[in-house]
Amino acid sequence: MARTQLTQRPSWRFFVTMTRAVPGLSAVWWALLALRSLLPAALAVCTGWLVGAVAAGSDLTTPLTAFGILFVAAQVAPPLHQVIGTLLGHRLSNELNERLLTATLEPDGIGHLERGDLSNDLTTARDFDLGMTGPPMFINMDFVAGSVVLLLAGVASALVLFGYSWWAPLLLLAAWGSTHWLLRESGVWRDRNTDEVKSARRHTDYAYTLATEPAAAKEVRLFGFDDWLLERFRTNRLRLHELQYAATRLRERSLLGALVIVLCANGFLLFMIARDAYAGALTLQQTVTFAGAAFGASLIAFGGLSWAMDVASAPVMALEALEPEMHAAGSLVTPAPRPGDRSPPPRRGAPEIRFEKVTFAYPGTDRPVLRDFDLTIPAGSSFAIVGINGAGKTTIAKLLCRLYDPQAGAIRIDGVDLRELPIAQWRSELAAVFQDFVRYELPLRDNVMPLGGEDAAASAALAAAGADRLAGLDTPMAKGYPGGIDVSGGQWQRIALARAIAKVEAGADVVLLDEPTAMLDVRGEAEIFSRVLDATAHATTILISHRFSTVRQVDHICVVEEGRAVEVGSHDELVALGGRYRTMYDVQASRFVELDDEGEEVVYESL
Ligand SMILES: Nc1ncnc2c1ncn2[C@@H]1O[C@H](COP(=O)(O)OP(=O)(O)OP(=O)(O)O)[C@@H](O)[C@H]1O
Repeated sequence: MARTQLTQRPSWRFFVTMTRAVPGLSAVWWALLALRSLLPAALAVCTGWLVGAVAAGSDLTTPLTAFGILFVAAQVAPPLHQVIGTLLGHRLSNELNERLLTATLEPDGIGHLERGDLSNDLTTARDFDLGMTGPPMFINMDFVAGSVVLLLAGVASALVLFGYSWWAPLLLLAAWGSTHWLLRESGVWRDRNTDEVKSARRHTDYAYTLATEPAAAKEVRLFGFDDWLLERFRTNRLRLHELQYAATRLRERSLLGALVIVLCANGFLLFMIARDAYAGALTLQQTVTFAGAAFGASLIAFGGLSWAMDVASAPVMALEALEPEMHAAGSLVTPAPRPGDRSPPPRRGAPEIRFEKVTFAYPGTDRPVLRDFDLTIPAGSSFAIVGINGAGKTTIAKLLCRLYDPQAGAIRIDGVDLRELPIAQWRSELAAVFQDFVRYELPLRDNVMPLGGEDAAASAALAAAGADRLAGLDTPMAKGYPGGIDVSGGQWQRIALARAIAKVEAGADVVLLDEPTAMLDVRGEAEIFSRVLDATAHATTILISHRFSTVRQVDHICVVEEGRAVEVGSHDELVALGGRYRTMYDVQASRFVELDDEGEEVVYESL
């Protein structure tokens, strides 16, 4: 029981993680730590030896040499230890960062990145090296080393006193140990994870990020958020300081109690040593050695160990809590094969996609977004899904990408349950443009073909998306890089479309487009979408859109309402039906006016 608790303690977990992660460097670090810890006790013994030799008039060569060696070691070991600790800190940070990346990237699903209860540990494990809540790891290694050395050096000095009597080391260990324990209460911010602290930290970080990131710069100025942000940052930061101060300020009572205990213990021991020296029971050498050892034992006093260990072990503990939780929350369950099951045959060509009584609620919620959702998307067709905001359209796309699995029902690809298809293979067959597609800070070529490919293919995909004259393929797509540029929202959307088209050309036969033209101008939109349809003609294409000028171009349309498919048919069929689709279409199809390149009004009668 006691053993289990010890091995679960943050300091234990920290040292085990460090030693496992960087064994060679850790061994050198531990060796130097042991050397530094023994030095004060060794110096006390050596000083006694030297003084004894002087008093006895004997040859001083050996004790002086020993003293010299210890002296040099005492000068050299700390800076060397600091250098090794810095290297070790950097390597350990890398290791922890890599473990976090693995924990976030390893699960096939994305549920683990949306769990609110994991966000606190995630922040600790991700941001520990930024210096917001304590020194970065490479600096903290020096605090850890220093405070462990003090503690062990004190213990080693106390052990020298066994040469005097059995009770002396025990007395000093108990006295300084209790001081350590009493004062520890003042130095460590134990309740740093209360709701109030978490909330103040989150508000502080949010205000800080909002004020310093370009994305929010326009709105912050337009809505006059600047003073509000500053105030919010100041107030919450101040609250954090107050909470930290209250938790870690020196406790007068503890201090007084500690002083009384160590004064009594040391006074008694030194009195006994002096008495024995007068009585001739101790030689001069012994007296000097034991008095030196008694002073050395004082190193056990507070020394900041708890604080240093608390900061150093926080990311390790957060990571160890996260790893299993993220794995469980993000993993997708592939059903165990039943007896007689054969692995699905390799698929070829654009598939039929069928949703069969699919019911799905997001993890941590009990409201199903899709309820007994049935839909068949014919092989090689173009298919649009429409519906009001929040109807569940993007959720259908996420399920199709297998970012989540439904709680009931199944999605069948050419009749095979999606959960039975090898996930990497399925995703390689899918080309998608999401509503919140990523703008990679990479050259244009990598934005179109992140996994590489022929320049000609990238250029052809850009041309198909109407983005061939944007920039050279080598141009970095972010202003922060030499020669880098940024482009408009609509131009970015064309690049994202080019990425999907390039994947189709490379063999993907399912295309998923979630609001792919929302940022394009009206004429650009219609033109680009028909080009995309041409480029993806052999694939099963699923379009999610609120733009009926785009939607009407596809073969089949489904209206989703409250998680169910309420109307399915072609544009003409649904208009003739006069139901939900017709209503939405009519609202959008009323006349609207746009200015052309010369500033002339162009009136559109219908979409
Ligand atoms: N990660 C999530 N966790 C919990 N609920 C979510 C999550 N994502 C979406 N929802 C909820 O699921 C419902 C459907 O969302 P979804 O994004 O599928 O709608 P949508 O039809 O695509 O809407 P829009 O037209 O606005 O894009 C909404 O009520 C939304 O609040």
